[in-house]
Amino acid sequence: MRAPSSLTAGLLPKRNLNLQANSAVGVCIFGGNCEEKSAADEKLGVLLLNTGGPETLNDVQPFLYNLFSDPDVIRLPRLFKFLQRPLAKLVSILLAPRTKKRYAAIGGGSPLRRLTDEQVKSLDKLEWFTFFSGEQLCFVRVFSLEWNHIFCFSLLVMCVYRLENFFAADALRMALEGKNLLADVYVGMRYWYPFVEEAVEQIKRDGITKLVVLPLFPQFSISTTGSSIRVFRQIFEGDAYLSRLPVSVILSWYQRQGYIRSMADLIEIELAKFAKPEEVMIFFSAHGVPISYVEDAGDPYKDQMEECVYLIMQELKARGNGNDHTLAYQSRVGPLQWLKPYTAEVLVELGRKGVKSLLAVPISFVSEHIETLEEIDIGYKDLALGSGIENWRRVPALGCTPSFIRDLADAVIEALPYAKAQQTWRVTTEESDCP
Ligand SMILES: C=CC1=C(C)c2cc3[nH]c(cc4nc(cc5[nH]c(cc1n2)c(C)c5CCC(=O)O)C(CCC(=O)O)=C4C)c(C)c3C=C
Ligand SMILES: [Fe+2]
Repeated sequence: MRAPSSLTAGLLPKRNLNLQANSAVGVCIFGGNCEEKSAADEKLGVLLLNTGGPETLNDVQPFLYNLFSDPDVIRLPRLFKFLQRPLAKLVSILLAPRTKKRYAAIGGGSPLRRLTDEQVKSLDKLEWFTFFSGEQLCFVRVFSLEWNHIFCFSLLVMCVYRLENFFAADALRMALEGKNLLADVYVGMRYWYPFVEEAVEQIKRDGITKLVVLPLFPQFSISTTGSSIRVFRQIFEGDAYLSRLPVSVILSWYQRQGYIRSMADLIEIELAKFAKPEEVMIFFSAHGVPISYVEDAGDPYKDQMEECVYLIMQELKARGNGNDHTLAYQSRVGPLQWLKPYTAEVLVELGRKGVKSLLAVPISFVSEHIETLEEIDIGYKDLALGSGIENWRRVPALGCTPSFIRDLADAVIEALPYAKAQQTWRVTTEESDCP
C-alpha cells in the first residue's frame, strides 16, 4: 500500500547559526551520544508532520485503512490488539463509498499534500528575496543560476503589483536575515504520501545533523501529533545514525503570539464583510476526538483548544471586537461519544435562538481540507441556513499567510537550542504524554 515518493526539500541560505536560547512551550527532545558540531558542520532539517489525505478517489479506501490501522485512532485494549488490522479493513471498506462521495465533492481528492508543499515553499523562501503579490508570497532567488530570467520576470511582476508590498516583504527578509538560518524542509504524512518513513529516509540520505520536528497541528492530540511522533520515534529506535541525531519536537504551538494574531487577523477580515460585524457570532469549530481520549488517556487536546479560543478572543477584544463566540466539535466518526457540544447541534440551537449572522472558524487545521471544504462549507453551511441563520461566512485556513509562516520559522528557531544530545526522550513541557 505504500510506495516511495519524492520529498520536498528546501533551502535557506546560511551564513552562521547565531541562535539564542528561548523558553519554548511544548518542546520535546531526544537523541543520543552526539558530539557537538560546529556551526559550519551543522546541517539543519525541519520535518513538517501532517495526516496526509487521499489524492484520488481510488486512494480513499487504502487511506482509510492506514488511518484506522493506527492504534492511536482506534484504541483497542491490549488483549484485542490482534483485531486492529481486520477491523481497519472492515471499517475502511464500509466507510469508503460515503467518504469517496465527500472527496468527489471537493474535486476528487484531498488538497492537503499540495497545500503542505506550498507551506514548505513559503518556509523555504523566508530568506529569499521576497515580495507579496496579492495574498501570496512571491520570491526570487538571489544569486542563483537562473538569475537573469528570474530577475527580469520579478521586475515585470513588481511593476504590476503594488510596490509598498515589496518593501513590507523586504523588511521581513531583512528581519530574517538577522537570524541567518539554513534548513532543508521535509514533509512527513502519517497516512498517505509522502509518509513519515520516507521523509526520515531522505533526512538520512541528506546527512542532516540537527532536526526540528514541527507537526502542523496547533494543539496536541494523541490522535494527531501523538501518533506521528510515536511512529517517528519507532523509526529512530535501533538506527545508528538516527539515534545520534539531536532532535527537537514542537508538541504544540497554539499559544504563540504570531499564530494567535494571524488567526485574529483572518477573523477580523471576514467580520468586516458582514453588514453588521458587531452582531456576528464567532463560531469556532474544532475537530473532535472521542471523550475517552481526554477523560481516560489524558489527551490535553480539549484544554488546549479551549485555551486557544480564549487567547484568540482576548486578542480580538484587545482590538475592540466585542463579538459573542462559541466552541463546538465536528467530524465525529463511529458510535462512541466524542467531545461535546457537536457542531451540528449547536448550529441548529443558535438558529433556533435567533442568531442571524455567523462566522465559522475552523480551529484545528492550518490548511484547507475535506473538513473545511466539504463538511463546513457544504454540510454545516446548509444546516445553518436551514436553521434560520441568514448570513454565513467562513474564515479560510491560515495556509501560507505570511505572518503565520514567519511565526512557524520563529518556532523552529526557538526550538533549536533544545535539540541537545539525550540518551532517551525528555519532555520539557507541561505535557507528560510525549510518546
Ligand atoms: C486536529 C485534527 C484532527 C484530529 C484531532 C483528528 C482525529 C480523528 N480523525 C478521525 C477520522 C478521520 N480523519 C480523517 C481525515 C483527516 N483528519 C484530519 C485531522 C484530524 N483528525 C485531517 C487533516 C484529515 C485529512 C483530510 C483530508 O483532506 O484528506 C478521515 C477521512 C476523511 C473524513 O471522513 O473526514 C477520517 C475518517 C478519527 C477517528 C479521529 C480521532 C480518533
Ligand atoms: Fe481525522
